[in-house]
Amino acid sequence: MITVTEALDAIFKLVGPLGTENVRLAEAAGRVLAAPVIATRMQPPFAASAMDGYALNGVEADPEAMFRVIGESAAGHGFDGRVGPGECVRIFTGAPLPEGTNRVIIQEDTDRKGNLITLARKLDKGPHVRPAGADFKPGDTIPAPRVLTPADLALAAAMNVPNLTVTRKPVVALLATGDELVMPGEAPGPDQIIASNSFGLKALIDANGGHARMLPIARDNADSLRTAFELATDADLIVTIGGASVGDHDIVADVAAELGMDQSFYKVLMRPGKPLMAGRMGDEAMIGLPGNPVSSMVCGHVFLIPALRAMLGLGASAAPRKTARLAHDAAQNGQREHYMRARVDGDQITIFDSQDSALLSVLAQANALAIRPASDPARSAGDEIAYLQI
Ligand SMILES: Nc1nc2c(c(=O)[nH]1)N[C@H]1C(S)=C(S)[C@@H](COP(=O)(O)OP(=O)(O)OC[C@H]3O[C@@H](n4cnc5c(N)ncnc54)[C@H](O)[C@@H]3O)O[C@H]1N2
Ligand code: MOO
Repeated sequence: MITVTEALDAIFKLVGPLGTENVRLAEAAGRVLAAPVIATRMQPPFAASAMDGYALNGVEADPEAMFRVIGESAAGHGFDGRVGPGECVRIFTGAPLPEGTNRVIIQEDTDRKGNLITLARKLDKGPHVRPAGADFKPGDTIPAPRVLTPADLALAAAMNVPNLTVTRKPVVALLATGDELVMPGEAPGPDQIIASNSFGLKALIDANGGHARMLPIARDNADSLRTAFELATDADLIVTIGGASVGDHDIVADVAAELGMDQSFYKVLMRPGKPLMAGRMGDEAMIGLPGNPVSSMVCGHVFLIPALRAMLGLGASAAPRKTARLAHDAAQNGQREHYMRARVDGDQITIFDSQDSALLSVLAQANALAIRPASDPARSAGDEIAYLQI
């Protein structure tokens, strides 16, 4: 059996950055920027007022000095003339500073009578002016690759770039297998359960930049599985769920091999998730997840999300690990790296007692997967251990 690191490296050999497409700003949130955004203008394009008040020449701004108001500069409607000694212009936030001015006195510090203002006895330092290009200049960039945040999109809009080049979303075909499965909302027979894994995995994939497509459930026979695989040929990645172990009905590996799957590995030294497999099927990468609900989700965090990030051009790296202090003693670990459902509060981590890989209710209470390395000795309360945030 290979280690988690070796398995992840093998998966990185199966996937690589996808092509790009252009999307409008309004559709770009959360997408991965593939080419830098380059500003085509300066912001602000002129020295602009940061306050509502009066624009004047700062050297004249003595306490209680008087000025004649000769016009107005509003956002979108500047003042055309020049401001001379003893003169000022009524100005509003965002408006261009008129020629001859370099300071704005906030209106609270003025007393206006007709066309005359008198400055207050105490004035703040000001100058309440945003210099031209203070935010960005032509040629300034938003670097790629990066996951586009709301702030990035506001900045790209201000830069007057209406379309962005992003990495195509990886299409992931989710193929659940098993005679026991029916879809949520259907009436299960006495020996049946509800297919749950595809829903958790779809959420995980979609939240991490992919587009998950759920295929019809394949039954535990070769014909049904073959038909389902054929529906997945347009995907970048096929993810099967279940049928991966050694039972008589676990036929995913056999059918995939018959369809030409070139297997990279089968079985990983981890818990849960041991019967994981991966390989290449034609143009597509294929990852076979174990059926136990928690095993499939743990493999989603440990392998699928990093694979998606690699396809999105965000680099080939393992899920980031954090550390916290154990809130209790923990027994020594076995020979497989163990990903244990846990709860992190502040800098403390509490590992749940029940770790059966069928228990989704325990996964739903967890916000972390505590990682116990293979053969890790017993640990004491207060020891630092690694975890994945989930
Ligand atoms: N003799 C051995 N038996 C098992 C071994 C082993 O090494 N030797 N490994 C165990 C481990 S570890 C795992 S994990 C499971 C993996 O089994 P499969 O990948 O073949 O999965 P299934 O048998 O199809 O299903 C297991 C379990 O999960 C339920 N399941 C499957 N798909 C779904 C789904 N989409 N939604 C909800 N639940 C699902 C299924 O009903 C089973 O209860 O094998 C162990 N056995
Ligand atoms: O490895 Mo299985 O995934 O322990 O439950």
